[in-house]
Amino acid sequence: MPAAQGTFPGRPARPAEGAAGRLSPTVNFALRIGFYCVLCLVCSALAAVACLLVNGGRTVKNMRIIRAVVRTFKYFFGLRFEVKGLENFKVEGPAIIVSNHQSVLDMMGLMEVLPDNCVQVGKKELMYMGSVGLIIYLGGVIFINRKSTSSAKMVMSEVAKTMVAENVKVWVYPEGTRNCTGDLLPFKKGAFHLAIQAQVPVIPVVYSSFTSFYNPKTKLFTSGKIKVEVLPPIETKGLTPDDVTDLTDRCFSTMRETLFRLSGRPSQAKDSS
Ligand SMILES: CCCCCCCCCCCCCCCC(=O)SCCNC(=O)CCNC(=O)[C@H](O)C(C)(C)COP(=O)(O)OP(=O)(O)OC[C@H]1O[C@@H](n2cnc3c(N)ncnc32)[C@H](O)[C@@H]1OP(=O)(O)O
Ligand SMILES: CCCCCCCC/C=C\CCCCCCCC(=O)OC[C@@H](O)COP(=O)(O)O
Repeated sequence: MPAAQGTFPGRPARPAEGAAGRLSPTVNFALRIGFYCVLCLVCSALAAVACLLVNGGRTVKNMRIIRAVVRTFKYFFGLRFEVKGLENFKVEGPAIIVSNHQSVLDMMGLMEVLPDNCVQVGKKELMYMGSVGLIIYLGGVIFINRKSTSSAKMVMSEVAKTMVAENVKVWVYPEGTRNCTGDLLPFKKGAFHLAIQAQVPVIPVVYSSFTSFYNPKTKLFTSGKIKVEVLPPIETKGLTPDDVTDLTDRCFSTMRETLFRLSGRPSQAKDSS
């Protein structure tokens, strides 16, 4: 399906434009997001059957099936990914991967680079999204209750043990919520506690800002290019809980600098927000 383009304020619809060309940005946005949700729901139901038939239940191996399906979604929305640094995922053994989180569309960027044997940490509410909840469950996503620090901490410390025992990488969105402002929110510390508890490296992944083609506030959603950079692993061997804040700050600065560079944002803007 070609990427539907809205008619934006200030530009009259041309006679050659079809019905999609005359749609207001709001309708265009709603249609495209609606289509994305339907695509996720339908593909999740089909992928769930495939996961059950091939792997028999909840396992990280299902992520290969989910990844293969989601990687086709970009063509429906005219999105292109330019990926650098994939070799940085080739660390021996488990690792914590941290990345910026802008939108529900991030699932496409996630699957574009997702290494094998990698599960994500997600909010528990995702489980109740029908077939999408089912596929996320089958893929082995670790569910946390963000409203209860103590229960989230308990889940994370269990993960610290199992990820090492089972040689699994864990993908965390350290902002803890979606943020499509072109900047980073302050990082939560769970991912960094986890990395230090498990004594595994942190691998930052940065996606360029979506704001040039996607903005829910202004109802913008067109085709676009997303630059992705997998940064070199940051070692945590020998670090203790006292080092969590330093590690968090270090990852935050590196990722923010990379985000601005990839998004073509002038460096003097770094300090302004
Ligand atoms: C086929 C079609 C498919 C369709 C499609 C499929 C897609 C298939 C992929 C799905 C993919 C899903 C993707 C989901 C994406 C999200 O759901 S993002 C939202 C959920 N994820 C997160 O929230 C992760 C990030 N959050 C954290 O890490 C947070 O720290 C926690 C663990 C939730 C705790 O929350 P908090 O209490 O608000 O956070 P924070 O202020 O950091 O911590 C409070 C205190 O506890 C301490 N603390 C935190 N964690 C710990 C810890 N582990 N140990 C000890 N102390 C700790 C902190 O140090 C802090 O203490 P101080 O240092 O201030 O003294
Ligand atoms: C029977 C129930 C039917 C429910 C229908 C639900 C329809 C939604 C269908 C598809 C949407 C595709 C979503 C793919 C997964 C997105 C993961 C995600 O991006 O979650 C947001 C979470 O990181 C942070 O949440 P907040 O920004 O704090 O909020």
